[in-house]
Amino acid sequence: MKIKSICCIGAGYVGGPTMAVIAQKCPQVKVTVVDINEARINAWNDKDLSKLPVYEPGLDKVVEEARGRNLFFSTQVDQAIDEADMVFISVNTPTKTYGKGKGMAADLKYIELCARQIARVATTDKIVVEKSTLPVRTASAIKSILDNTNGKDVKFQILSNPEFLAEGTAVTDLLNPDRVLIGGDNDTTEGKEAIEALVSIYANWVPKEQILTTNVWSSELSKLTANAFLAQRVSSINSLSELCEKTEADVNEVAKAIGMDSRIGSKFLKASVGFGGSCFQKDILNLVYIAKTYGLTEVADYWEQVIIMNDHQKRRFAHNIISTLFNTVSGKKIAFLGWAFKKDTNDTRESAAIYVADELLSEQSQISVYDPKVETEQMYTDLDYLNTRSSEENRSGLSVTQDPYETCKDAHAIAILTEWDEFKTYDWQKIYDQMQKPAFLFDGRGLLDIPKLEEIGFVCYKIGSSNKNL
Ligand SMILES: NC(=O)C1=CN([C@@H]2O[C@H](COP(=O)(O)OP(=O)(O)OC[C@H]3O[C@@H](n4cnc5c(N)ncnc54)[C@H](O)[C@@H]3O)[C@@H](O)[C@H]2O)C=CC1
Ligand SMILES: O=C(O)[C@H]1O[C@H](OP(=O)(O)OP(=O)(O)OC[C@H]2O[C@@H](n3ccc(=O)[nH]c3=O)[C@H](O)[C@@H]2O)[C@H](O)[C@@H](O)[C@@H]1O
Repeated sequence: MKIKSICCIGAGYVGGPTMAVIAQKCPQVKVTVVDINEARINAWNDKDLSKLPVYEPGLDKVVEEARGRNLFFSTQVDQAIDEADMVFISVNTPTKTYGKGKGMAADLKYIELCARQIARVATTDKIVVEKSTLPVRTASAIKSILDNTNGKDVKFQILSNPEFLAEGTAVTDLLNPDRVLIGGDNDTTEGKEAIEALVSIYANWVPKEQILTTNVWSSELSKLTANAFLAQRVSSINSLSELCEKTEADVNEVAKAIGMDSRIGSKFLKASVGFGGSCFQKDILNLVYIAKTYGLTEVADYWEQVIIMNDHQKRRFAHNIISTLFNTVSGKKIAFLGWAFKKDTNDTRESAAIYVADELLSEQSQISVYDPKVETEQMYTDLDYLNTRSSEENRSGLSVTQDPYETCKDAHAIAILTEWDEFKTYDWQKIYDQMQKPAFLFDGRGLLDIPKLEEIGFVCYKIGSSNKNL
């Protein structure tokens, strides 16, 4: 079956970039990305490519090439579904904030609404592709909704095709994926044809040996497992960072030494103030919940520790600032360099900066933030969401500037919360001269040249180092 038109429901961090790359690489396929969020669709259609709703290096060039040619962004969801041979579901699957599984299970209400909308609208056979990260065996629920509510004798095939892109590197990850994973029903002719149809899309630019096909359940579970393993590495090296600080070992040296073992590998061993992002915590909590629903307590407890360690790492970073500043930050100005959950993205979901700021605001500090890409309002939204204090208190305790030197002026301490490359290029002598003394610097990302800063006169704390002079 040759795919002529694709619809993607969900124009977010995944739907947007993924479909833009598919459209760029498959000019013969019409790709329509739809969303109920009109503002988001308008931003995707903005002539000014710097206004795209998702900031990703290189995305503007991809959108510029395909948009209007065979890539379209629209709010006409029904029409796009009806015209498509293949419908990707790429809507958000947040952690439930109510009812059974609250705080752990994935909230599938958006997924179900999509499935019902596809069933209601479809008049021709469809291949439905799960791009969203879903609990293992969700495909059977989607299939039963589609088959039992369509009523127009339309045939549906369900495929799992989880996305592994990381934010900040989405375009390179999509153009050169380690693997494309497709889960489908290999036991029927229709199932095989559906798998082949999706393989042929990716085969336009991905070498066939990197397109892996498997059964649906293994594909759904592999996505959760991949994020669990990645986050586990971060929490593992972060747990060792605390031991390094006590034993005068250096976590970067340890990471380098173990990373040269090809069985361990060198990636994802960078100690930090803690992992953020919309998915690590969400997907691990979901994995824990699934294990619990099967009564697998040891499995659930094993993976839950990754989250417990991450929360500990964020908390101890904040408490270390307080204890180093003579056990009080009340009325003291603390400069935050960085708010995004990682560099090269404007995404702040679950960013460590939010939790560190929350702890310091509770100690009545005055925080001033500079981030190259995150909007001021987003920072207040992030803090208000925690519901620790009133939005007025958040706004009076935290200010935002567009100038890093302004942020650091008269500060008692600077905290590096995101590893933006530009931070390394600043005139740190100038920053030091304008700070309160002693001038403290807490590098939560192992980003800066600590010996050089100490020469200038900074009193430095670096994650995972002995920090003898503190
Ligand atoms: N953000 C990331 O880096 C990655 C996310 N994922 C997964 O992809 C999925 C989507 O994640 P994001 O793109 O980050 O979410 P997002 O929140 O940025 O985008 C989801 C979009 O879906 C739209 N939407 C929700 N229900 C809808 C409906 N019924 N009809 C039309 N539009 C609807 C929302 O308005 C929103 O714009 C999640 O399951 C996530 O776990 C997977 C890999 C990477
Ligand atoms: O499902 C998803 O949403 C995605 O989640 C992650 O991608 P992402 O969260 O965008 O970014 P990562 O590069 O994984 O970083 C996640 C967090 O871990 C932190 N991190 C990462 C690596 C490291 O060595 N140390 C470390 O602290 C980052 O600063 C960031 O806060 C996975 O890397 C993607 O494969 C996956 O598709």
